[in-house]
Order: sequence, then C-alpha cells, then structure tokens
Amino acid sequence: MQAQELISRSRPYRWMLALTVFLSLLGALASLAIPWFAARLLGGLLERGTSLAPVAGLLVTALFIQTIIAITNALVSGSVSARVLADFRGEIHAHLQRLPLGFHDQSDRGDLLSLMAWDASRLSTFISHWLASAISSIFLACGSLAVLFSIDFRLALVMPFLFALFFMGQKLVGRKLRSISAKVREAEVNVIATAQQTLEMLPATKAFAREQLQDQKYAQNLEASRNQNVRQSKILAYLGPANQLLIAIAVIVTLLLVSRGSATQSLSATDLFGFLLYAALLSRPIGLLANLFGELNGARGSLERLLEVLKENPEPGYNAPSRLDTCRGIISFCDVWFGYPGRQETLCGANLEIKSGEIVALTGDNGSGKTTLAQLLLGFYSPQRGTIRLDGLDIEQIQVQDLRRLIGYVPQQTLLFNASVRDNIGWGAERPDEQRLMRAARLSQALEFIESLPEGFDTVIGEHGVRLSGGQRQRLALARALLNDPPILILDEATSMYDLDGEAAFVEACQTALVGRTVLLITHRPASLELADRQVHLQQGKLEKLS
Ligand SMILES: Nc1ncnc2c1ncn2[C@@H]1O[C@H](COP(=O)(O)OP(=O)(O)OP(=O)(O)O)[C@@H](O)[C@H]1O
Repeated sequence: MQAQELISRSRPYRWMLALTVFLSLLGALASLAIPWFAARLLGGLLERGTSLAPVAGLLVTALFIQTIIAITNALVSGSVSARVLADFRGEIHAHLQRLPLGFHDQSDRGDLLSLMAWDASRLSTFISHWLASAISSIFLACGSLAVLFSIDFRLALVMPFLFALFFMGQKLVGRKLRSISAKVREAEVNVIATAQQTLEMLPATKAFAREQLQDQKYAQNLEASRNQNVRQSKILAYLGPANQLLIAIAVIVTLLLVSRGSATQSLSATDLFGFLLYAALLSRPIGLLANLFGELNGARGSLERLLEVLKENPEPGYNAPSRLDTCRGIISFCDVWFGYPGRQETLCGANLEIKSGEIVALTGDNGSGKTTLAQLLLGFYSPQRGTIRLDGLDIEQIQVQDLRRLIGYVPQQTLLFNASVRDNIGWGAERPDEQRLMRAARLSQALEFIESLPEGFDTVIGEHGVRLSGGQRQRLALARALLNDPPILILDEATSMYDLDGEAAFVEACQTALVGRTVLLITHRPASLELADRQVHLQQGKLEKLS
C-alpha cells in the first residue's frame, strides 16, 4: 500500500527521475569498466611485457567520466529533491488550512510543524534518489556478478548465497528499524513542540521565572531524541559495513578454499585481480541497497503520518452548492445544539432571529457559549442538531468562503502577524486601497496612533503585534474587519481593551458606520451595549431576551 503510494507520489517527477536513473546507469557502467582496466593495469605490471600507457589512459578516462556523471547526477537529484520538498510542503500547507478547526483543536502544533519540516524533507530526499539508487545498485550488482561468473564460474558460485543472506538480514532488522524510526519521529516532534511553546510562552516564562523549568523540559526531550537517534544510527551504522564485510570475508574464504584445488592455477594474474576488484565492487551496491532499505523504513513512517493527515476531510463547506455574493443579513439560529468533542453540550436548543440591519448584543457568563455561537455562524464548527440560516438559506449549503467574506469577524484574541500595519489591516480584503484603509483605520479609532508610529502605516509590528499595546492591537483587528465593508459584523469583545474615550469615540463613529449592517455584538461594556437595538442573554445553552 505504502509502496504503491510512494510510486504514485513519485509519478509527477517521472521525467526528472528517469534522467537520474539514466545517469545512475551510466555511472554504474563506468564503475563496471574501472575494475576491468585496473585489473589489466595490475596484471600488466606483474607480467611486465606489454605497454601499459593505453590501458592507463583508458582507466583515467573511465574515472573522469564516472566523476562527471556523479556530479551531474547529484545536481539533478538535488533539484528533484528540492522540487519534491516544495511541492510536499505546499500540499500539506494548503490541506492544513482547509481542515476544520475541530481537527486543529485536537492536533499537536509540533506534530504538524514536524510534518512540514522534517517528514516532508525525509520523504523528498528518499523520492528523489530511491529509484535511481535501487536500479543502478541492482544493475551494478548484476554486472559485477556477470563478470565474476565469466572470470571463474566456480569461484563466483558463492555470491548468490550471499544475496540470500543479505535479504534475510534486512528482513530481520527491518521491523526493529521501523519501530525505532517511529520513536525517533515522536521524539523530534516533542523537541519541536517544546521549542515552539518556549518561544510562545516567553513573556509568561520570564514573569514567573520558569526559565529553568522550560530548560529542563527541553533537555528531557533532547535526551529522549538523542537516545532514539543513537539507537537508530547504531543499526544503520552496522547495516552497510556489515554487509560489505560479509562479502569481503566470503571472497577471501572462497579464494582460500579454491586455491587448494586447481581453479586458481588456471587463472592469470589479470583474472585474479579482476575477480578481487569485481568482488570488492559488488560490496558497494550491496551496501547502498542496505542503506536504501534503512531510509525506506524511515520514509515509510513519514509517509504514514503524511497520509494520515492528508486523508482528513477538509471542511465540507468548501464544496457546498450555493454561491453568495451579497446578502441582506437576516440570521436565524433554529433549535441549535452543539457540544465540543468529549465535553458537555454548550448550546442546548438555542433560538435567535436577527433582522437585517439589526444590532444585537449577546451577553452571558464566561464559558456560557457566546464565542461558540459566533463561530457556528462562521461555519467554524457544525451544530449537532438544528440549523443556522442566512437570508433563509441553511449556511451549510453556502460555499464557506462566500459565507465568511460576508461576515467581518473580530475575535476575542487579536490575530496579527509580523508585518506592517498596512499589511495587517489590508489582509482583510482581496484588493485593499488606500482610501478604504484610511476609512477603516479612522472608524476603528486606530488612525491617530498609527500616524504616531515611527513609520506610520509601514511600521512593522512584530510577532502577534508584540510591538503594540493590547488596545492598539484590538483597534487594528477591528480596522481589518471593517475594511471589507461586510454586511454582517461579529464583534467578540472587540473593544474590551479600549480606553473609555476610545470606546466612546468608537461608539460615536458606529452610530453611522454600523447603519445597514447586521451586527452581533458580544460585550459586557455598558457603552458598547448602548449601540445595540436589543440584548439577548445566553444561559445554560439557551438564549433569553433581555430588552
Ligand atoms: N475548542 C474548544 N474545544 C473544547 N471546548 C471548548 C473549545 N472552545 C470553547 N470550549 C468550551 O466551550 C464552552 C463555551 O466557550 P465559549 O468560548 O464559547 O464561551 P464564552 O461565552 O465566549 O466565554 P467568555 O465570556 O469567557 O469569552 C466553555 O466551557 C469552553 O471551555
């Protein structure tokens, strides 16, 4: 199954891979020619009769050709590997973005990062050279065997037994190698996850003086990863050389045994050298195949994990039948039930009708489900029972990107990235223009502070907007949501960090800006509550009318 998958994943690169196979075969041919000329050179040295210059010239030419082929091959397979890596990463990245939030809630960020960084790299290296290595190694082994048999049939008879021994050995270590490879991956995932956590938690780590604890945690993960890597490299370290040693001993023993009979007496010095050199050459593809086998076990683990993630279904909303460019903004929650996996139900038959252009404030205790309700409207999660409608259409029937384009969403936690203010606000629209950008910034009460920044709209704000205050970050998030002029707005505690003046100015500006939009306002702030046409309260999974 995985072999098939590996082959089918190699298919898009078949021409480049065919070129590496061709070059590897040429390289193998040159490798086969070298002992031939070398044996003649050594035999000639002993027999001292003939001129050695032509054979020496041919040997040097063969060595040159082999070197040029090896360089070209490395360049081609390096470029295949880079392409496969980029393609894999692009595919995983696109897929992860389209998976439901429910998948990401349950996933380990370190595991997903490892998939893109580590597994993709291991797989791309393997795919870029496994075919060429396997075919050229088999060709080289068969070629060496053929020459050995042509030199002396009886002496060469021992070689096929060696092949049988080789494959039995691989079978024996294969299972062990696979299980260690899975453990190596697990340990690497933990290392990456801890490093990521350390960087994200840094302000808290410093505030609670927990640097040592994080160091210990990281050191433990490093130790586990080191142990597994050492276990794996021990097996790999033995695998190739042990096979080569096996061949070398077999050749020596064969020579000793047969030297007692008459066979070696009928061999010339050139044939004897030839036999030894080809036997030595035979050990190279055997070693290569053994290494390839080790890599295959690692690549299988990576492929397994990759396929596991790729087989997760994207949000069904991407393939929903209805397209929607615009809407009136009539929203209804009809008997909506929802619970997160393994948790008690958050919504138990929630009902809410919002008219077009109405501003509804949603209140409720912490954890009562206000954000959940908003995220259900955005299609982040699907209700287990009941329906949510927009303009009378079940939102599950609406193409999810259309749905989300119609809704401006300011989440409770501002999500900003390490780029300029302009890029962060402009991210909210497909083609942001300067005029709309200014309007959105003015409306969210962000313009004044943006203009006071060292480079105004071009100021880079750091990871998660770390170079701004909490309130400033929130203003940017709000500006981003307003940029697109969406007919529906969800403001989830969007002004919770505004100072009183800022909030009052925002509320003032909203008197006109929110006209004509349907707004779901999740807030407890009295000034913001004043904006609402009516209030509903979420309690025990149900919505109650307050005013
Ligand atoms: N991704 C999640 N996975 C599992 N449970 C979740 C998830 N998100 C929220 N919850 C749980 O669902 C419940 C409702 O959470 P929600 O964030 O909707 O509440 P809220 O009313 O918005 O709270 P707050 O006022 O504190 O923002 C809580 O008990 C919370 O622990």
